[in-house]
Amino acid sequence: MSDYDLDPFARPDVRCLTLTGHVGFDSLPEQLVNKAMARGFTFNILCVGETGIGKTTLMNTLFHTVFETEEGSHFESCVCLRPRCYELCECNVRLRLTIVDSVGFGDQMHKDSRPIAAYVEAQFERYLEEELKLHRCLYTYRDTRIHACLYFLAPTGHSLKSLDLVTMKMLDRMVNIIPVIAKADTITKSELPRFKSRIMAELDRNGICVYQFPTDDEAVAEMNARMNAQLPFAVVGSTELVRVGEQLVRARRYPWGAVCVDDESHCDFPKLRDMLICVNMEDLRERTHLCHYELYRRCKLEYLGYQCAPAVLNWPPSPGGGASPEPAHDEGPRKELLGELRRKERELRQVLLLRAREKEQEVKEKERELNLRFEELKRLLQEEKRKVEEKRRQLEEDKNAFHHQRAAAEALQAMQAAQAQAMQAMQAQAQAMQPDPESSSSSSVQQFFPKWDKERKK
Ligand SMILES: Nc1nc2c(ncn2[C@@H]2O[C@H](COP(=O)(O)OP(=O)(O)OP(=O)(O)O)[C@@H](O)[C@H]2O)c(=O)[nH]1
Repeated sequence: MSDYDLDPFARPDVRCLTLTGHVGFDSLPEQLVNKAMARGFTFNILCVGETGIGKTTLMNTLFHTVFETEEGSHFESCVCLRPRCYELCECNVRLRLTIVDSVGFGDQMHKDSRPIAAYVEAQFERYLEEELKLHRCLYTYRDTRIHACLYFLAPTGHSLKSLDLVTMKMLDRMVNIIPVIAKADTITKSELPRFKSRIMAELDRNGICVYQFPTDDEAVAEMNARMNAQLPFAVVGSTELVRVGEQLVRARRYPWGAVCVDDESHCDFPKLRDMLICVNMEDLRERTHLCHYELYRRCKLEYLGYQCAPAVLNWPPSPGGGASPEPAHDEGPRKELLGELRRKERELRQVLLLRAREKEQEVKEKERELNLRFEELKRLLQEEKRKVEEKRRQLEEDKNAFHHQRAAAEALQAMQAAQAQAMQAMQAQAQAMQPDPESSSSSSVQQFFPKWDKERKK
């Protein structure tokens, strides 16, 4: 990179003029700030560390809030990356924060760090896909690329685990790794410097590059350099408010005292917060885009067959070499590669189209089956309804017949009763009319049938 890349105004063909009055472009930074404020900012943190090492607590402590999360289990079937998105606002600055947790990592069963690398890569791939689209919407695109990876080291006081070394080695070209010693209140103050230097030496020996706070900006160079020398930060997390003297402070309480998380003499948490959020957040975002993503993009495009022609690499022409805007490069290979890319894109589209059609067909088939089933059920229901109706009608008829029979039986009974009563009355009357056997019969016979009586006596 030449000096002119860093400062194009230093080129000899650029003339410096003195203004004779106010123009107004000094408001450009303000315009930028206003625009950025309206748009909001995105920051994505990946937390890597074994279950229960204090990731959630540290995130809560860092952002002074309580993020709702699920507690991880030691018995997950695999390592999975769980992103959670939050909207935060501080003094009108909106921050879209994503915290990605590596659930199940480092447990007895899972010594595999590939899912973590795959997740980081997938976010780059997503961004690249958006960039390569004909109609891209990068302005509204939700960037999910990881800007900082907080790597939680167990406070063993010994050397690093091989899993940590392998994982960090795998990730160091993909993300900005910031190693932290978790639960630093469980390690003594005298042990800590030795532990820190052992960790850094091991990282160095294994060629692992962790994020270095930048020292090219004069305003923060000195502070960043000092902080680089104190890596990895030994942090303690807590959101519990404890009364220490006159003040309520965030601390972890013990029978012999309290560890105040915001006190630099107790732990490195304030240093981590300042370095990660207050001073270097923008650098982390920038480095992610300009270094890690750029590397991924280059490798991916090279893999797809896209290569820079040598003449393109020489562009822009060297200073003093004329102001010709036309680069002297051969367009042939570029066109060829572009053609190849377009061909691949077309193929991919075809595959996607086919898959979409297959899926559509499957959905239609399912819909048809469901409709058939529905019709069948409807038919069965109607059949059942008809049967019930038939039974109800039959029952109604039986009921009516029964009522008729009962009424007839009652009438018959009444008639019989009346007849019996009449019979009784007649018998009673007959008895009442009967005389005593001799006199009465003859007198009555004489009275009523004199002739016949005469005859009978003869
Ligand atoms: N001593 C000590 N304990 C801590 C510290 N930070 C968290 N803890 C405790 O460690 C336990 C686990 O903390 P979490 O923050 O849930 O750990 P994690 O890594 O998020 O765990 P998972 O979400 O289940 O994977 C809790 O009981 C915390 O109170 C710390 O700095 N020091």
